[in-house]
Amino acid sequence: MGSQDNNVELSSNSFLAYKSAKVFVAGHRGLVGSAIGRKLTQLGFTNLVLRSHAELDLTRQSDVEAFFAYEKPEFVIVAAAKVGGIHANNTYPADFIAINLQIQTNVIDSAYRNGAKKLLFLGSSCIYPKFAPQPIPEDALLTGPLEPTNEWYAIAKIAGIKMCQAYRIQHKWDAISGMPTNLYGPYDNFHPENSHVLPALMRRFHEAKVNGAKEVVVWGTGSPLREFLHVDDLADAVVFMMEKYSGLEHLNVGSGKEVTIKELAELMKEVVGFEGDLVWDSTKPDGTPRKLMDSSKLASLGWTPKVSLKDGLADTYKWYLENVNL
Ligand SMILES: NC(=O)C1=CN([C@@H]2O[C@H](COP(=O)(O)OP(=O)(O)OC[C@H]3O[C@@H](n4cnc5c(N)ncnc54)[C@H](OP(=O)(O)O)[C@@H]3O)[C@@H](O)[C@H]2O)C=CC1
Ligand SMILES: C[C@H]1O[C@H](OP(=O)(O)OP(=O)(O)OC[C@H]2O[C@@H](n3cnc4c(=O)[nH]c(N)nc43)[C@H](O)[C@@H]2O)[C@@H](O)[C@@H](O)C1=O
Repeated sequence: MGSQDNNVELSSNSFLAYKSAKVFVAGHRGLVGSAIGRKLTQLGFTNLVLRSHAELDLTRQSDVEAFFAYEKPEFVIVAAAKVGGIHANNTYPADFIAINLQIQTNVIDSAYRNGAKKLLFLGSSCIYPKFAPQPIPEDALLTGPLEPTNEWYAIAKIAGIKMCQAYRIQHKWDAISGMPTNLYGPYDNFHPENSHVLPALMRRFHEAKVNGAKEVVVWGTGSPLREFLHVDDLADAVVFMMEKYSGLEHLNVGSGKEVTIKELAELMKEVVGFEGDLVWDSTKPDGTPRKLMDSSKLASLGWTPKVSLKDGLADTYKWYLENVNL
């Protein structure tokens, strides 16, 4: 990785050796931030700095500056963002571009100005061109047009990667980026329209089972392929990158396994125990046809995922029954 040459002198900060360090996990109540919080707590980190959205709105520059000046976190993980599935991305393009640019710009700049040792920014596999080569290598970035349903969010995420790179180059500051594939797990967003496919189907199948419905509507044609990763695997990868990676280039984080939406729906039906039929609503968009990432760079550093989709779905449904469907 030629780009690493630029950063050799930046890789001296151990993360795991310093469990009393102040670590700011932005977005700690969300799917990803909560998993990172659980992982860091399990590992023995004792000084997590956390603020809910109500306590600190990360789109407000002066509030973010005041927070960083006061807390001066040593490590920063950016898991706060405006996030949603295909419908939300398509319906609220202004929110997806503006809120994400604001949050990430404020957090990255303030972290740098207030002496953080290292920052990890999270993007998403939607940064790649709609028709990127499969599996998608990191260097496919900016080689073609984006998927229209999420280009606004993707542009913000690409700006986040580039901002980390620019601060590395100009300020010799250890900012890195990870690009996760589609995620799922505890504390996901189960909204009927604005969520991602996996929590949306879990809720829809569950409600259909409980209500004795004969059929469940699933969006699109069922043919798109998606790669899913359990959020606990992502949290493990985040800690791994904080410890082991200090490079200019963003790193893909995936499971390496893809399923069609039809296969996902069939698996969900089985896990939830719904016995009716699936009906496909082809008026809804399919989005990108396929986005399997090439995560071999992260694998070559020594990280591998552990949770299978079937086990992950069963665990998440158990969590849903205990926590959401009260
Ligand atoms: N979910 C997925 O499939 C994927 C997620 N990612 C990335 O992972 C990161 C986290 O996503 P995920 O956990 O799924 O999202 P969630 O929506 O579950 O969590 C996002 C968190 O950010 C907080 N937040 C949003 N806006 C603000 C704000 N203005 N000020 C302060 N906090 C705010 C939210 O708080 P509140 O809810 O109170 O607004 C929430 O706690 C994002 O960068 C996303 O791009 C990447 C690939 C896939
Ligand atoms: C993580 C990723 O997430 C988004 O991209 P996406 O992968 O297209 O997201 P999705 O989970 O919403 O849909 C996946 C597929 O599933 C189909 N589908 C069927 N039935 C439902 C359904 O009920 N809800 C949803 N949401 N989708 C459904 C849907 O039609 C599509 O074919 C972007 O926000 C992007 O920005 C991003 O980063």
